[in-house]
Amino acid sequence: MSMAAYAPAGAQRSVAEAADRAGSSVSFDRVSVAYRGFVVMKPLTLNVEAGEILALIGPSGSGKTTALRAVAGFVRPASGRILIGETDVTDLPPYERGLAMVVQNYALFPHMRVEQNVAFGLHAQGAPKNLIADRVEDSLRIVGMSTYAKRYPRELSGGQQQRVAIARALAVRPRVLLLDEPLSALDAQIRRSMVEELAKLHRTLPHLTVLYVTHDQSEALTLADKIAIMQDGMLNAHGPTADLYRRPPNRFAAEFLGRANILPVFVEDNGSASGFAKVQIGSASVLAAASDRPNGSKCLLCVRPQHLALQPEGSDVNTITGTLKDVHWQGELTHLVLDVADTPVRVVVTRPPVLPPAGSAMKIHFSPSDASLIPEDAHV
Ligand SMILES: Nc1ncnc2c1ncn2[C@@H]1O[C@H](COP(=O)(O)OP(=O)(O)OP(=O)(O)O)[C@@H](O)[C@H]1O
Repeated sequence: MSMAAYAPAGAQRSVAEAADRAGSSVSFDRVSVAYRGFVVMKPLTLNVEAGEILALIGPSGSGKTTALRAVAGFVRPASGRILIGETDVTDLPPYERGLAMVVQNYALFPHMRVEQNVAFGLHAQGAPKNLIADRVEDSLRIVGMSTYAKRYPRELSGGQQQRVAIARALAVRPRVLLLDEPLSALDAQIRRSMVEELAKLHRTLPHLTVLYVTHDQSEALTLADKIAIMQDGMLNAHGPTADLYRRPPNRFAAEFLGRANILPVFVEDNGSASGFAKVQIGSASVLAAASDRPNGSKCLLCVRPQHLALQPEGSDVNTITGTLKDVHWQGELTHLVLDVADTPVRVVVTRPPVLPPAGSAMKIHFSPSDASLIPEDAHV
């Protein structure tokens, strides 16, 4: 099934009338899922606020789609409850949950014109003709497809078909929109522009709660208010997008959200008094964001490649020294790989100066607020 939640004709608790936006939060309360007795999602507790875009990210098989299917009502939790707004929907069928779902392969009805596709769910609900016409027009306008109303899906590009699939989902006025890798069948360039369009769409519909499953961290970073990272059927990390990116709680989260330099350090002072921790990397002492790592312990310092900069001559503020190993020019960006106390460190710069030969010592620095301390082990 490509899109969930078309209420059958006559369904009284109609999806389309679920206009109480305060009721569009989604709560997982210790929800676990098992397939044939095998637990694939361990008890998950997670709240998605009304109007929020939550990206669920994680490696293949980590349980992202399972979490979404549990909300949609396609899979019954082995334990726990799911709430949409104040309503416990755990035992409700999909069409009574007030949501719509869009998956990767659009799955428009090939024999129907765009406008008929978009109207499909409303017809199924037995909505009056004039309401259907208004909703179809409105939904197609929101996704920028008004001029394609009379076309058949085969006459549209992949990106256009996916926009129609989204319009079809929006036409039933869901409280919650579930998107399962909606862009992954599209090529990279269209994907980038569709991500921006989805962000725009959410600005048009700020009350719509969106759960967005992707394995693409850049889509998640661009779109989501908050990110939940799944690992092996468990929630590894959850938080506001920028916070999670700048201050990941563990190595897995740090590396899943983008490139990260992870350096073993010794905590001289965790900064509980000053706000900045003081740590030792090799023989250098540098500052990072304060942390609850105990003084005298070992841990890891995490800093993104673009937050490292080449130290200007004569300055020594928050500096570490490394040996230049490699330079990779990538057009817009240049990646420098250094060895710092036996750990490879990547520095990304837009305009590299004239660089010394490989093997030369180079000084790099970072702002303490761009560096965080994380535990040595992989989990929180
Ligand atoms: N219908 C099913 N029957 C049995 N096992 C299933 C079923 N659907 C999923 N699984 C298993 O549940 C686990 C989680 O799958 P899920 O599809 O939620 O992962 P995912 O994070 O969405 O992965 P992907 O990014 O590859 O889509 C996997 O180990 C998968 O093999």
